[in-house]
Amino acid sequence: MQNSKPTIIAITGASASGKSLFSHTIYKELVSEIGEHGISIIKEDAYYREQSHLSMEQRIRNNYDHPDAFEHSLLTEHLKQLVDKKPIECPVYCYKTHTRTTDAITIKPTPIVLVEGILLFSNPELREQFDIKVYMDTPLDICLLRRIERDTVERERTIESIIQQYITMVRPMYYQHIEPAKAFADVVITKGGKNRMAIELLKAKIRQLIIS
Ligand SMILES: Nc1ncnc2c1ncn2[C@@H]1O[C@H](COP(=O)(O)OP(=O)(O)O)[C@@H](O)[C@H]1O
Ligand SMILES: Nc1ccn([C@@H]2O[C@H](COP(=O)(O)O)[C@@H](O)[C@H]2O)c(=O)n1
Repeated sequence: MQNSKPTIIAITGASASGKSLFSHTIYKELVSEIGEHGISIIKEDAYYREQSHLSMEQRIRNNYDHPDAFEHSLLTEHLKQLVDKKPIECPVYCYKTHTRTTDAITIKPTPIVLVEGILLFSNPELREQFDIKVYMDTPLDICLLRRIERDTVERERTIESIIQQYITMVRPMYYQHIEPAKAFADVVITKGGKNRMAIELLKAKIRQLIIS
């Protein structure tokens, strides 16, 4: 596969549907077989817009579940660079300050690139970059319970703020922009980020791509 075009695999679905767990499990298990030069992983969240010019009140009020919250043009550009076998400087996002940090992570081109995020299929030019499109179809009530657990612990949010954001933005944007994008998926995965059969099937496909 050394001389062929890298394969870009998108994993999308609702917030807390298990995208991150699913893609990191595949990454971790394959990186031990094929090494870091074989596979890389990118989060769409890293491409949330830079907001250091806004006050904290303005940042908190922002709708992070609308496609405009992301700099999809930069993510598209970066994926094209990786396909051209050039390294990228991936931004680093902070959920506490609601903006990018001053750091960046260098990601070298690899034959397999996993990309995970909620709105990967919302932008036609970005969508075109993906060779395999996966949708995590986890029931929304389960996503909400997992989001509450995760965001109170990992993102330092209060229950009140999670509920308010969920009712006003997360849920409506899911029905407007995320759920309809399931139609673009090649593969739809049930049972969330621990679906072992789905993990093994995708790993098998990736191994086949690597040796072909
Ligand atoms: N099948 C599952 N069973 C139990 N917990 C899960 C499962 N899938 C995901 N989780 C947990 O739910 C939370 C949200 O999952 P995550 O992968 O971060 O979702 P996403 O990346 O889609 O926002 C995490 O704490 C994760 O460990
Ligand atoms: N400053 C921010 C940025 C994003 N969010 C929420 O994150 C969700 C997307 O990330 P997942 O890991 O859950 O897929 C999205 O639903 C945003 O509401 C946020 O709360 N604050």
